[in-house]
Amino acid sequence: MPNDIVLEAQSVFATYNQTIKALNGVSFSLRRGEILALLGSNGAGKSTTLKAISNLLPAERGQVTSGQIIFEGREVRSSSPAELVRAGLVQVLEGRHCFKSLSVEENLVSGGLGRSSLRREIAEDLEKVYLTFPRLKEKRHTSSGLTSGGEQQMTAIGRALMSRPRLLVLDEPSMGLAPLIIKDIFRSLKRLNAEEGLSILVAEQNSTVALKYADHATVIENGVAVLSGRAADLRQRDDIKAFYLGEGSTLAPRRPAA
Ligand SMILES: Nc1ncnc2c1ncn2[C@@H]1O[C@H](COP(=O)(O)OP(=O)(O)OP(=O)(O)O)[C@@H](O)[C@H]1O
Repeated sequence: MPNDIVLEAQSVFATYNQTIKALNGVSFSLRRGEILALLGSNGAGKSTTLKAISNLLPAERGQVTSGQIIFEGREVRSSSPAELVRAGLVQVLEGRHCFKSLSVEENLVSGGLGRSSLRREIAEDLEKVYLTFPRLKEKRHTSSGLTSGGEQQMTAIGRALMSRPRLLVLDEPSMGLAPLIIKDIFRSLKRLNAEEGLSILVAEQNSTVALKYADHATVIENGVAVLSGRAADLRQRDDIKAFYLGEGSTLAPRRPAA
């Protein structure tokens, strides 16, 4: 695997309950320091792909049946989800999971505990999260359950940042949020990417926003990657627009945009 590739999925097949085929040969690669968007409609296989990457499928009676997923040279199936987090592969699951009865700050701190018990390091990391999401500093003593959906999403991302990821994986961060909040979140992610070189993999149904901030994108349909290319090129493709506006039906596999 070339040195600048952080994550590579090679023809990944996966099933649930040994019968339901969810992935039928997903391939893509993510270069160090880039943002890659995984696009696809409901049920296309985006979440399954992300769970496979963090070795979370067995917890849902799912399994990768063939293919490989390599993160920084290691096959992810040979590590537990917790080991992958310690290795720098950190995922924010769909649905912004926060501990609702804990304060925003307690939620954030919980993300750093597996990595460091040094108060100074945790305090430094907290300040960085607050720089990224200033709203969270204002709400730091509020119970997460009493914050808005956008603030909960920021808390979930902030908690992931507390474990100092090298690859941040996000499942539908825009889900259920207002356009301005979505913009705010994606801008913050883009800044982290540009200033700290953080590699980001983001699954999204909202292709407009994802293609605006991503460098590259891969479209998944029925568990197969049908198209990959530069986000700037895919933004121009009429069939992508038609597909996501619900005017088209399927995307014919075509050669990647130049
Ligand atoms: N835990 C599960 N058990 C059984 N089948 C599942 C499970 N999770 C997903 N599936 C099935 O796997 C396929 C891919 O689903 P997946 O959730 O990966 O799609 P998705 O692109 O993330 O869609 P969404 O945006 O709706 O989450 C679908 O047919 C779905 O019904």
